[in-house]
Amino acid sequence: MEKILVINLGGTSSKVAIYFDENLYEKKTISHEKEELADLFTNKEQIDYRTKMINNWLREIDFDAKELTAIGVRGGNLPSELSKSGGTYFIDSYLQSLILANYDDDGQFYHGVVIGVPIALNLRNGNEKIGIYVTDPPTVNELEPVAKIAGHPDFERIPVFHALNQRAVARRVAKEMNKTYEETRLIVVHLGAGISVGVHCGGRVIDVNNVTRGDGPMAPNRAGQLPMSQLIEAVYKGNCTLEEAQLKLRLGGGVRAYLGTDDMRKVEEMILSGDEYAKLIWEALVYQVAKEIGSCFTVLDGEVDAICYTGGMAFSDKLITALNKKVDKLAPIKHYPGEFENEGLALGALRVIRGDEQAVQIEKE
Ligand SMILES: Nc1ncnc2c1ncn2[C@@H]1O[C@H](COP(=O)(O)OP(=O)(O)O)[C@@H](O)[C@H]1O
Ligand SMILES: CCCC(=O)OP(=O)(O)O
Repeated sequence: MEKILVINLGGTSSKVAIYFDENLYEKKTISHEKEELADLFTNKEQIDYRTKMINNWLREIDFDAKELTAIGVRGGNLPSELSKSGGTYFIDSYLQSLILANYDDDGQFYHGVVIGVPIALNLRNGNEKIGIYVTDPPTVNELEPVAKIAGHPDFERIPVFHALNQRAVARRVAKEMNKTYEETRLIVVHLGAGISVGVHCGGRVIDVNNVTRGDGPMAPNRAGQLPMSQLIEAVYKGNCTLEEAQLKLRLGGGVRAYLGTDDMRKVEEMILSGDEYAKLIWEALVYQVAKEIGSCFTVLDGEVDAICYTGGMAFSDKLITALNKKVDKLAPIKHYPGEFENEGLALGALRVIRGDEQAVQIEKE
């Protein structure tokens, strides 16, 4: 029997689980208050904190990490130019060195997905029999050439998105429609701490926004696209440093910046208690997500099998009703609240361990 630990570090939570083959054995979701993570400024601080947290959980459930066959990690910080397709990547010593070279221990913490592999290395503690696998990393780049064009030759559109959950949901929808994933034309909307809206066509994600670099709709703790010239001026005039500007785009932006929280349940309570400003910000988020869905509709020439909602915020009836009002005339709506990431990581690793699927091959330089 294969024993697989999965590590899924999100913008507002850390999710961990153990699978015995396909079956879930134990799981835990730890929600992080913004204050709790606020002082963990560097990658190293975050790695130490979250490694300790996972080790504490393993002790709590009386599970010895030495028993593991594999660790499945969401993210992995794989360089974008190497993640040219979806699938499972086996983190051998070559990929490990590229991943570790891809960021700096003392550098500013960026997002939980960046630090999964160093944490897995800590947990396996030198025991290389425990393989490390990354399935559908956020950097998967299957954009059509036309979608890569940014508007100036010095720049290129590079996606970073919830590839793991988006593809897991897309496969479910395809199955429900008695089609293969490759045969479907879908718009998948992941409503998490960041929001990604992906166009799935022919088994690839041919267009999607970058949820970490100021692109697409605003989200609970992501700015999405900002007025570019204002941002350049703010940095140039010294109103903010490059790091502060980057922070405005990712974990410090969006609803959190306007309302002081990225918990959308709290925002809904604020609205219920009559907070007009909270209502305006919430409506702006809905407006921007709907507009992004509309633009994805045009990418598929208006031929869309389904629009699929997923992620934590998709649990909100209020949000789904408001979105539907704007987009449900475009295509049938499918609804998969939460995420299927833990399962996706466990099954992805298992397929490769069993030889049912080959790990994605990397061209080594
Ligand atoms: N029932 C709910 N109603 C409204 N928002 C919710 C609900 N459950 C979770 N959320 C919101 O979903 C977001 C987190 O989504 P999630 O997909 O879990 O992202 P992450 O993994 O980054 O934490 C948070 O803003 C959270 O407040
Ligand atoms: C795709 C990068 C990961 C991400 O943005 O996840 P959250 O929305 O869970 O923070």
